[in-house]
Amino acid sequence: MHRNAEEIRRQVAIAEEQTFLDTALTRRDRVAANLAERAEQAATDDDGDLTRRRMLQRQYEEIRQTESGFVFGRLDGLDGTVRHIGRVGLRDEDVQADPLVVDWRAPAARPFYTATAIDPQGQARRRHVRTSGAVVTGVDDEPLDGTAASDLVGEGALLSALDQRRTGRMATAISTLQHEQDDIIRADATGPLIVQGGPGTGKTVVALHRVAYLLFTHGQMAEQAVLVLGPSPRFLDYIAQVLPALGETAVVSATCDTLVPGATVERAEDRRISEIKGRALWQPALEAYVRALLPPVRDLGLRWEGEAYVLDAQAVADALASATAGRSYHRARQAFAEHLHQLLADAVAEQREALLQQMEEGFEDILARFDRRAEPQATATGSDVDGLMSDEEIEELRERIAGSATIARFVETWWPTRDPEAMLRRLLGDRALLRRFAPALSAEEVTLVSATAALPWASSDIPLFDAVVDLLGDRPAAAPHGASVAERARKDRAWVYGHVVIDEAQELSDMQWHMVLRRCPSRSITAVGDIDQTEASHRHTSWTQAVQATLGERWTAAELTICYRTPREVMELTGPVLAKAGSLNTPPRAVRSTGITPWKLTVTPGELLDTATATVESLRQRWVGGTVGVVASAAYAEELAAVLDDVPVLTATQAKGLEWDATLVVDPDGITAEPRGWNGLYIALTRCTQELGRLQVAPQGPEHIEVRADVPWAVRT
Ligand SMILES: Nc1ncnc2c1ncn2[C@@H]1O[C@H](COP(=O)(O)OP(=O)(O)OP(=O)(O)O)[C@@H](O)[C@H]1O
Repeated sequence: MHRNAEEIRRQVAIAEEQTFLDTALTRRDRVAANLAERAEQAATDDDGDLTRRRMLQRQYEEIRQTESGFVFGRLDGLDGTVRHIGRVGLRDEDVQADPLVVDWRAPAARPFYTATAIDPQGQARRRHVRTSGAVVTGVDDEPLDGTAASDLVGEGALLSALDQRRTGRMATAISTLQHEQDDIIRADATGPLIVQGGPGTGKTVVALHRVAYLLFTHGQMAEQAVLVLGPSPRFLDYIAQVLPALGETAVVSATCDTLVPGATVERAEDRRISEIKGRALWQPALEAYVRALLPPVRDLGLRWEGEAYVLDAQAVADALASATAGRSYHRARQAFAEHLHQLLADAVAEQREALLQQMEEGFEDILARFDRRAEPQATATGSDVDGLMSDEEIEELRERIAGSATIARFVETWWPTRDPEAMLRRLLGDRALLRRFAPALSAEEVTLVSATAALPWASSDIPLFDAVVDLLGDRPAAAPHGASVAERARKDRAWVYGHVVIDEAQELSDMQWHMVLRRCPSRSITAVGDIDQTEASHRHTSWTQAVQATLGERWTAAELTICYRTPREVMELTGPVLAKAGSLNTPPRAVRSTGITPWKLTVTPGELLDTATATVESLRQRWVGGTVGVVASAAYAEELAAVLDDVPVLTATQAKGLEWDATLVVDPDGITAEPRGWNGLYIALTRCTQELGRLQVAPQGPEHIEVRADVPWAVRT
């Protein structure tokens, strides 16, 4: 009886939401058609405002992306008001009325993510609406009167989302964002925000939804674009559809290796050298090195129209000081050349004046000899001779000097154009220069670094190269007119972004941080990461250390504490691993339990490939419609990849940020033996959403295989 009443209530709620969704979709289609028409009109209107055109296009794209989950939530206020929450906001025909659908990023939607029984924020109930296309398939109601005992927001909807099979592509989470995530997504963006969170706590989710929130809230950011930095191309591919699905196009995604146009990583660097090259000392070293390339102060002798002129050292020093202040090498040269043109024009004018004065005096002497009665008039000098250059004439002369190829050649010889790659290679390859400009390096470190000077670029060279390019100040040609903001930003090395989001930020070296700051001088940065997953060659073990050299004390910390991905059964294994990794953090609290005990098999090296093949096949059958991933020690990764088709076989470093329904970790001991190996094992163990298997490789043979009846391949015959 009770169940029947409950079912009837549910059906009524579904019908009610279906009626609303029908109305909203009809209105959406009308708005989309109208936007398309206006955008098309604006595109053909040559005099139209470009910003407005882009805005219309963006709004249209955004509304077009809302095929699934257009409306996903509803808030019922204590005062009887009803608000529906959706992917984009939608106004009724009557623009004075309350919005038909509230955009999830709008302040009015906030209680949907943060209202609790303790702090209901004026709300009586939160409802999650599940849809499939245009059909409402279910509702989850959560009264905010204290009768629901969970600290999760919309627990039913969340757990059902988390239990979905993984497709290999990250999905949006706007309907189930949690309170602590929402706080970070909507946090102030005026300075650097660093978010620490264990594996699966939704750092990537938060980072990407924050981009969408910021672009929605701060219109000018869309004009400047947002940069999303991830750890690997595979990771960027994994997250690629999230922002477009949220309607965002003003976003450039890159890794630190692909950020600099024209520079490509072609080799792996020795870990020790990579650590040395990542140190903060290179920034001042490179600045001093490029400063030393500036021409020396001295008298400058020039020729103009057959006459010789000398600009004295003091005038040259003044011009140099004013030209170089705050400017890169090549820009300073440009500014100096302008000073030089003026100085030369003035010198020519002065010389001409002096010449005329001499001529006049000579003329007066001659006249005086003819007419002894005429006394020379001191006041008559100069004024009665037409020959002094007017301001206009001097300006015309300056322009001729500025356009002169001879003068340009002179400047080029005295202050030559420098190629950033050649300059960096020269520094890296010259021990004397290294000792002079990077005195903090030991003799051994100088030798190690200089041995790499002629090699193709490694990852740790890119930030050094970027710094030299920046200090020399070359700008690539502007992107073609009409290209999108993201396209223009991607091609322009000197682009300044409105905001930068860094995922797996714990991996960044000091020099990579500098590379980020150059692109975002406003320091509007969100960096998410897990210091316990650090594998990079730098030696930082806390966020304070990681950003000391670049951000100093001026950053805000936030934390994510709940693990959404990894089941409780797996997280329980990670305590000792974290301790071995030297972690100071509390592991995140897992919200899910799958009831599947992680299992372990021990094999000999000779058995490994066959067992791995059989195991992966079984996992694939168990997780039909989902994904399986293999994380192996570097010692076995290549061999395994050659025999395991259709499943990713990655090292712990490569698996960073990724997830699968089932993960097979091969040779965990081998992983721990790698540099920062306990951190690597922590990454490997926490990639699965459902099942974790481990294949231990024992050279002496498996004496104690754990036999499990429900895992057939674990039984040895
Ligand atoms: N609020 C949420 N609603 C639905 N799914 C969520 C939510 N938060 C996180 N998830 C899911 O949990 C999983 C882990 O999230 P995410 O990859 O963002 O974690 P992470 O902290 O970046 O992990 P790692 O440090 O391992 O890279 C993903 O599948 C993500 O979609």
